[in-house]
Amino acid sequence: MTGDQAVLEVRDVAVVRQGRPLLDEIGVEVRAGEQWALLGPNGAGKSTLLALCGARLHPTRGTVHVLGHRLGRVDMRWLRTHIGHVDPRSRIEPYLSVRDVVLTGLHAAADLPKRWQPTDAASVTADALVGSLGLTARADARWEVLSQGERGRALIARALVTRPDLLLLDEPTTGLDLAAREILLDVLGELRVLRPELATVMVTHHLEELPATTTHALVIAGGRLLASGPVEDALDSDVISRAFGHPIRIDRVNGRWSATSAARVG
Ligand SMILES: Nc1ncnc2c1ncn2[C@@H]1O[C@H](COP(=O)(O)OP(=O)(O)OP(=O)(O)O)[C@@H](O)[C@H]1O
Repeated sequence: MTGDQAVLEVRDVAVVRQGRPLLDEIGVEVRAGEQWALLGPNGAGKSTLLALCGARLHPTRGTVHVLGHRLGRVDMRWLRTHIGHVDPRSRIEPYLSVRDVVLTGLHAAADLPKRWQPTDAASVTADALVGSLGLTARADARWEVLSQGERGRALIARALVTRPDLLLLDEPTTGLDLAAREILLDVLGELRVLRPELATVMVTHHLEELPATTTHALVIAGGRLLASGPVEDALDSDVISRAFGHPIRIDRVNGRWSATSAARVG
């Protein structure tokens, strides 16, 4: 990938299944250092779009370039090794320590290969990430005893261990209580300092879950684009009301968003 190339370039994309478009006429360009939010109601097509971005799916029509490589003309498995993916539903072997969970990111697997030993450089990277994610005191704790919040942070460290240029987050705050959610959002904000060139795309249904550092947003509903661009331009009450099919008022205080129903009761 060259310096001025987009990290992600989706052009006029459709994904069709059983004759039905799950996505249609979707376009977006994500550049290094941008933090995107991908918003929309249930069934909008967010996971389908994220699968395209993560080189896990080909478009039916249109073109997708990920890290400068066009899907369909590149080894998808190789490309995926350059993309970090945080999915709270990832399967992880319960007996692995936090440090080993992070190292599984090098193999994109639920477990470490038998008799495999990390290089010194890999160990140093994993320990540094464990520290950056605030998990040093839990580095030897087993996955099965971690809290949901600790798991969320371990999964981010795991996704970063290959030093990807693109990080995809699929509803990373799922199942977290308020404090754990806020800690995770702080961590995502700190990525701007830790890895300033890293581009991120985070799927969520909830505006409250957008880190204050979010730079851009893309809103879809029914597989179609409703808004896309810098977050201040893309998000407003009208767009969110149309996306979710309900009158909603959105507000922003200290960089964080909130949403409330604007429907009259009674
Ligand atoms: N392989 C498939 N074949 C047919 N339909 C599919 C397939 N995958 C997804 N769909 C449908 O496509 C639509 C979009 O699904 P997708 O999972 O991308 O939405 P989403 O925005 O991520 O939803 P949610 O917020 O509920 O996770 C849904 O109606 C879903 O049922």
